[in-house]
Amino acid sequence: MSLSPSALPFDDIRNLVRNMPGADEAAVAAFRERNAQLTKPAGSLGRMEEIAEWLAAWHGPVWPKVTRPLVAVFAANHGVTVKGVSAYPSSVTRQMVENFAAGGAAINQICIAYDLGLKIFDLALDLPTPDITEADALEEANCAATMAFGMEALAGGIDLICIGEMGIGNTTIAAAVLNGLFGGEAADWVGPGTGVDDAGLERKRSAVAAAVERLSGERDPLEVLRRVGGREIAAMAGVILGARHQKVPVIVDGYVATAAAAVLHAMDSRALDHCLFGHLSAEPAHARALAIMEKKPLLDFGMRLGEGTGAALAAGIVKAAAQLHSGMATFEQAGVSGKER
Ligand SMILES: Cc1cc2ncn([C@H]3O[C@H](COP(=O)(O)O)[C@@H](O)[C@H]3O)c2cc1C
Ligand SMILES: O=C(O)c1cccnc1
Repeated sequence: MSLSPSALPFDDIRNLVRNMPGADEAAVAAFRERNAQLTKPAGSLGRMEEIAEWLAAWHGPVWPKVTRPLVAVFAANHGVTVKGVSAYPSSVTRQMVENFAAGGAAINQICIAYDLGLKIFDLALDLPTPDITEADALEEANCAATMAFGMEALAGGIDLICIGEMGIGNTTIAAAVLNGLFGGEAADWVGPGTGVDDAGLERKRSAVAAAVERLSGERDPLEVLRRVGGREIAAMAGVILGARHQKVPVIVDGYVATAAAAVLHAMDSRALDHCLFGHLSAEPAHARALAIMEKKPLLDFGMRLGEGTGAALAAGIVKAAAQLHSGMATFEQAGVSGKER
């Protein structure tokens, strides 16, 4: 993507959305032909077969393979935390980034268990974006540049990417973005996040209502992102869009990552066809967002952490789906008799 100084930066993003490649139909046809010959009753691997077909559709080769999976975690800070919207202080964002580097966080363990790469992107943690109840989070050029920066996560031949985040206060940011994009009341979109009490929940509701009020009905998805979003949400939206162009299948994590995906969905409902939603977060409004976008999450384990943990767990299943399809013998190869009636 070129960010020429004369063009409006959001125009570059809009062009990328307008020119999204579709699924690889030839790869899907080849996938189906081979899948029909594998040593199992037709359809007996259920959703695993759908997942393998999805991989074939979005990264092309006849036999879906996952050789370089990555979890990308985008970290940012948010001025809205002054409104008391999180159970934890903002300083935890940086402390957790250090914990990721030291290998002590939850996401590190899932990456070890499933052999996934992990990269952490620190998005100006010293410069929290302004409190969205009072001012826009980002300037247009900055928002577009952060989206472009997110695409950096795809460097180095990654062939499956899990999208995660770390940012104290960002369930409030995600709620504001989703409320701005999809409407409804602030209360429809707020939940406990890290575990706020009832008074904290009320502060979150007021903050989201005030932020959305400031939008004065603006529904342009990139404007919603810029005005009531944050850096990690912008970077996650950018990497999801970049992945589409680079033919890298995406696994989206929970509520916060879904808010980033929703920005693209609101621009074009086909924009998430290369994405799988790893899990249903226990954050209550995640189900609402997924229902609006007609997406069916893979796992439902009552998790509500973020960091890409739900996406990374799902990546283990996706890796297994790819291995099943590429590794199984055909009836002919194995000398197993086919169906009689
Ligand atoms: C120790 C710790 C580790 C985390 N890892 C992810 N989050 C998650 O919680 C935050 C969002 O919740 P809220 O909007 O309530 O602040 C994000 O950083 C998210 O990634 C964490 C939160 C904490 C406290
Ligand atoms: O589902 C999520 O993304 C989530 C839920 C709670 C806290 N942080 C993230």
